[in-house]
Amino acid sequence: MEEQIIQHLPKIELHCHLDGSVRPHILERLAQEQGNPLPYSSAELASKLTAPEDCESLLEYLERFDIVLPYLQTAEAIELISYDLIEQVAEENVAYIEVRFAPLLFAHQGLTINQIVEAVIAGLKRGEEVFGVKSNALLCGMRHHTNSDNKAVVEATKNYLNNGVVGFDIAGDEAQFPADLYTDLITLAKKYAIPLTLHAGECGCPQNVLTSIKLGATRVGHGIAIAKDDAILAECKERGTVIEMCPTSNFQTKAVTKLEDYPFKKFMDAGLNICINTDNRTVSNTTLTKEYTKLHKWYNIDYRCMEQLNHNAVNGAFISDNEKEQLHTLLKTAYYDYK
Ligand SMILES: O=c1[nH]cnc2c1ncn2[C@@H]1O[C@H](CO)[C@@H](O)[C@H]1O
Ligand SMILES: [Zn+2]
Repeated sequence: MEEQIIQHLPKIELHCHLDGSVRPHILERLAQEQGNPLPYSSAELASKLTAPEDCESLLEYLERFDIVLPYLQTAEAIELISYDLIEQVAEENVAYIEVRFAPLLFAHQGLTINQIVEAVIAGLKRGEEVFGVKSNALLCGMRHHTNSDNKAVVEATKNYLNNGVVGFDIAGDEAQFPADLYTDLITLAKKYAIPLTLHAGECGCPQNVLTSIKLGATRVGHGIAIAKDDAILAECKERGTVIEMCPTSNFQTKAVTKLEDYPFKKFMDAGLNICINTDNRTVSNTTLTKEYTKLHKWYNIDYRCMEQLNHNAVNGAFISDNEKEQLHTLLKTAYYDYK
């Protein structure tokens, strides 16, 4: 199967970080406009923004975000990277994407959460007008932030719910900050009927997945550690939890180290609702096309399987039944004869 054909298949993405998907040339443009030169040449920049293959941990992977964040502190910059992300995904025929970001990481120079959220929504909307890709935003609390800061993000999610924002996530270093530290925060989000997708099971601990789904997450980011615990895997299956797998990222962060340990097949065979995502297009140097191409090489998955993975993503999306129906129909009618 050709990568070019995979590129043309309609796709849905539920797990993509805005700040991890800033293209190097866009960052250079921001640096120039803001009069704040980057410490790297154009030739060096892409590799500095990408996590290395021999990255040791999620924590090391997350260090890549330090380069880009200083340039994302104005509404104009935030609007531009949001628009540019839609341009990127349009190139590979993504029909719907949920874009996540932590507003407080863009608030270091005085922007309010509302200004930040509105800048993202404006960029996504402009992207939809130009490229026709539908999208919504997810707001992330950060594990290392204070409870009151994270509460402010939950409140913002509530205020913008179904007006450009459709859910809440908690991101950051899972190894140091397990899920049960956030029980009150997640309970508050549940009280507001906010849909939840939480990073969990990325750092080897299946218990974080169990805690997250028991607190009300209908989706989990990564979830790789479920492979180690049959009871928790069964619980996810029973609940129909959507597992947002991000293959390239999962190897970089050392969620897995060997291909034979990657649980894609195991999760498929167990009937889990898995879907495929990039996590971070720049930091992981990837696209959905590359992720599906990898899965095709590793497991020989065919177009029908890819279509199913995209239907799973639609089922997990935080959108109305009517919108889901339209996306299911799009996927079904886009049958692509690749033989
Ligand atoms: O795979 C991941 N696991 C946990 N946190 C992540 C991952 N990728 C990105 N972020 C974190 O989420 C923040 C908001 O977008 C990013 O700044 C990064 O710190
Ligand atoms: Zn992520």
